[in-house]
Amino acid sequence: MDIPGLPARRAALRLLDAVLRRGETLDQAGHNAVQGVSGEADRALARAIAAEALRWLPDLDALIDSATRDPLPDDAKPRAVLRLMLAQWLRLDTPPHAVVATALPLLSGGPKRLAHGVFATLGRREAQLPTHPSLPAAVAARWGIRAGDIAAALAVPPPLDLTLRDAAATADWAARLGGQTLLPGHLRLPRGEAIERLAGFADGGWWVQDLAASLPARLLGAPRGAGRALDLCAAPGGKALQLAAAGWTVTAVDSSARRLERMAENFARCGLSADVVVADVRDWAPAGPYDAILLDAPCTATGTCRRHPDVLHRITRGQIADMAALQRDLLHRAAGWLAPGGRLVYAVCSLEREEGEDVAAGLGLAIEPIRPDELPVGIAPTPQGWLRTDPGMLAAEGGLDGFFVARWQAG
Ligand SMILES: C[S@@+](CC[C@H](N)C(=O)[O-])C[C@H]1O[C@@H](n2cnc3c(N)ncnc32)[C@H](O)[C@@H]1O
Repeated sequence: MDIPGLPARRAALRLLDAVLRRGETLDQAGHNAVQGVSGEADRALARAIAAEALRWLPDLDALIDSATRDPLPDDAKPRAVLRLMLAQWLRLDTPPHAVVATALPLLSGGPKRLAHGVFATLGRREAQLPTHPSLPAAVAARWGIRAGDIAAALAVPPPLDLTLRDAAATADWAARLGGQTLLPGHLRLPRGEAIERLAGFADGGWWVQDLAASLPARLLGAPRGAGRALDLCAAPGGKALQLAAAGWTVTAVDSSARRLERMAENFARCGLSADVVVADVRDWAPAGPYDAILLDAPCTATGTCRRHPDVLHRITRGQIADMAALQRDLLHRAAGWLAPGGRLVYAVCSLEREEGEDVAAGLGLAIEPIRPDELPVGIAPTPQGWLRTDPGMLAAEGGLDGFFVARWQAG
């Protein structure tokens, strides 16, 4: 018989291993890792322990190394268990005796005594974490001068952003739900609200969408008359919903039938519609041109690091290069499908220049510069007229995801 709480810690250990050794996302690993953990509260605990360990990994390792004579190998099980122990004690406020009771059964023999000794030493020293997480060195090098601000944003849970179906009703929704609005059609609530219980969820008055993620579709504007919009890589549909709500007749293409099912549920809830195509954009082409095209391309998603701290540890240079090659291919195909005068918006939720600025450069269409008045106060376009956001921006308001967005107009 397992002692209470042990299955959750065992699952957290499996999650950490899946991310750090196999390069899986926490979401991908989640399903298998929490098998055998009964109760949603314990499954959520397993995910929270693993996520906090990943968010603070270099700092937890520095503490562990400060209390061992010889550094433990990076992939040694006692190091993994100690990471989980420290994440619980220092981040989740789990009492040390409960941390010890539920972690040591994961080890046996010498490693068990070692982990106990290191944890006890750090306890006697009243070890603390810095005010914000340190980034892995390779990540800090990639993010350059923005790395410090992005790391500071990682210490704070991101807020809950809603996109409203009817932007004209923003004041009404703010009065009903509270929160802060940073653009018409946007509402920001503190995290922790149970989404399904909020007014307006069931009848589709809004959907959850980070403020930065809402900007690409906004930059296509509203159609003059009956406009046709093509949303490439559309599922699960946050941006397609925006386009439909703005009055576009939407064709939504995605290669994942499973993700398109989620999109269909979202459209049904919001009372909106789109033509849906299950296809790989690399070997699909539309029957005719479109007035507006949105390519929200697959990417490394490093801009979502606040919610998905696994991206701090599993994204390699090779993956970034592979993504950039795919994005370039998709973008150049999409550029050929614009009607005269039509607009093309390219977006990725990546903080990597190779997937953003480098892909957008040299497309051969006229850049339609993004204007400051199209963006939340405090966010400015780049000198090229592109948009680059990161989680360290709008810090006082709660931050926003990292995105790159560019816009062009066909002649
Ligand atoms: C960033 S997500 C899109 C998010 C979506 N636009 C939204 O706002 O909810 C990228 C999507 O690209 C899809 N995808 C990846 N490669 C693709 C390809 N070659 N052709 C079509 N869709 C692809 C994935 O299935 C995924 O749904």
